[in-house]
Amino acid sequence: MNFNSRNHLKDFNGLKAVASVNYDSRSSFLGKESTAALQQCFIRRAQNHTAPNAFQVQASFKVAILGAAGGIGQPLALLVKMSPLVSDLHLYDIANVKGVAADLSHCNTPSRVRDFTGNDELANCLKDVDVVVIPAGVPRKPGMTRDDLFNINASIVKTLVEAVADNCPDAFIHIISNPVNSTIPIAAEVLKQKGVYNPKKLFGVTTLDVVRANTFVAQKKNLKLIDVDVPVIGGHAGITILPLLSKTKPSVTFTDEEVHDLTVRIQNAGTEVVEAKAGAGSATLSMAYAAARFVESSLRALDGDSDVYECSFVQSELTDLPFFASRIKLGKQGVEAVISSDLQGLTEYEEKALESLKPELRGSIEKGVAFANKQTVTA
Ligand SMILES: NC(=O)c1ccc[n+]([C@@H]2O[C@H](COP(=O)([O-])OP(=O)(O)OC[C@H]3O[C@@H](n4cnc5c(N)ncnc54)[C@H](O)[C@@H]3O)[C@@H](O)[C@H]2O)c1
Ligand SMILES: O=C(O)C[C@H](O)C(=O)O
Repeated sequence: MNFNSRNHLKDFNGLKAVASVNYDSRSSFLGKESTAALQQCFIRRAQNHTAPNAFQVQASFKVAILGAAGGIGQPLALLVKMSPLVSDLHLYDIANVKGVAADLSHCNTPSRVRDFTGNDELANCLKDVDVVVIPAGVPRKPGMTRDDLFNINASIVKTLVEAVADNCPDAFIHIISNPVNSTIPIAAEVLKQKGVYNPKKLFGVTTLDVVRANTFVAQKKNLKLIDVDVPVIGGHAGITILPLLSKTKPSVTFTDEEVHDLTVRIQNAGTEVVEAKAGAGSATLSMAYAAARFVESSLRALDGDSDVYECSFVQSELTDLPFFASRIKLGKQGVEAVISSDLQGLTEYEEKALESLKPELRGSIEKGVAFANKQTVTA
């Protein structure tokens, strides 16, 4: 299939044909369109940077970033500011967000940037927002697990999701804050308590695992990076991150040793960055890139694109676990379908790894659920 237009970019500076990439089967590719659309967007901007009104395109969605002054929040805000689909970009943080917004607002891209800080302004930040992205929280230092962040980040996520429930219950909610395996169940419980839980609109952001898998596989097998797509399932911590290398597109064969080495590298990639940063935090730039891709995919789905696929940690019936990361089809109402075919015909290695990850993932999910409900009882 030759795919050569995106609705929202059709009128972009009079140019058509944004992602002119050849697809044998678009449905078998994950995120390729978003990546291509974003890349083309940047190319267009670069080509037209002298024309002040070059980027007046359909821009109608409101995006809020909670934790916008942080290591992820700032580059993510910049990337979202580049999106032709965004009309309003709301930046919220408990500190230093005014300067970030002032700085960003000078970019001559269509969206209006506003800053919000403190509890009093959170409601205004969230009003009428279509997509809320939450990277608020503390990052790991060397020697820590993501679960070690639970005590601080669980409360942060709970408070922020309560505000989302009160002010924009219909928004897509993207949660980046770790431990994702627990913060998504916390968010689900909070939304249930508020009577506004829509499982189709709550997403744990696992896009970085896919981005890493694609990069490492392309490097290892000397493939053109833009073509590579590896679904990553399970959760977002250690062995719960399970790349399905047997489902790599384009089809490629791996030795047992390659499968093992790549799987372990993808599972430990977050730790690789934490150690390299030596106490200065965890992945921020690659995470911002991955989160921007997930935002762009969500906006395309909201805009009516009927062919948007990403991996995400969502409520799921794919396994016996209540939440599970897998490929999903995104639509205007959120998760339109959970793609079950990826779990069929797994290799023995993948089957074993899938069974091994379940106890840890179940424990993290239950920990989140218990936290949200305990807080309610004692509140
Ligand atoms: N899902 C993933 O793949 C992934 C990848 C990388 C990092 N993370 C996680 O993302 C989180 C943020 O990482 P970072 O590097 O940006 O950290 P950071 O410390 O640089 O930034 C966090 C920001 O959150 C803000 N914040 C704290 N409490 C807040 C509150 N109640 N309301 C609003 N803002 C608040 C802080 O002021 C800060 O600006 C961490 O938990 C990290 O583990 C997840
Ligand atoms: O590793 C971390 O703590 C941050 C994030 O979850 C990552 O995968 O990079």
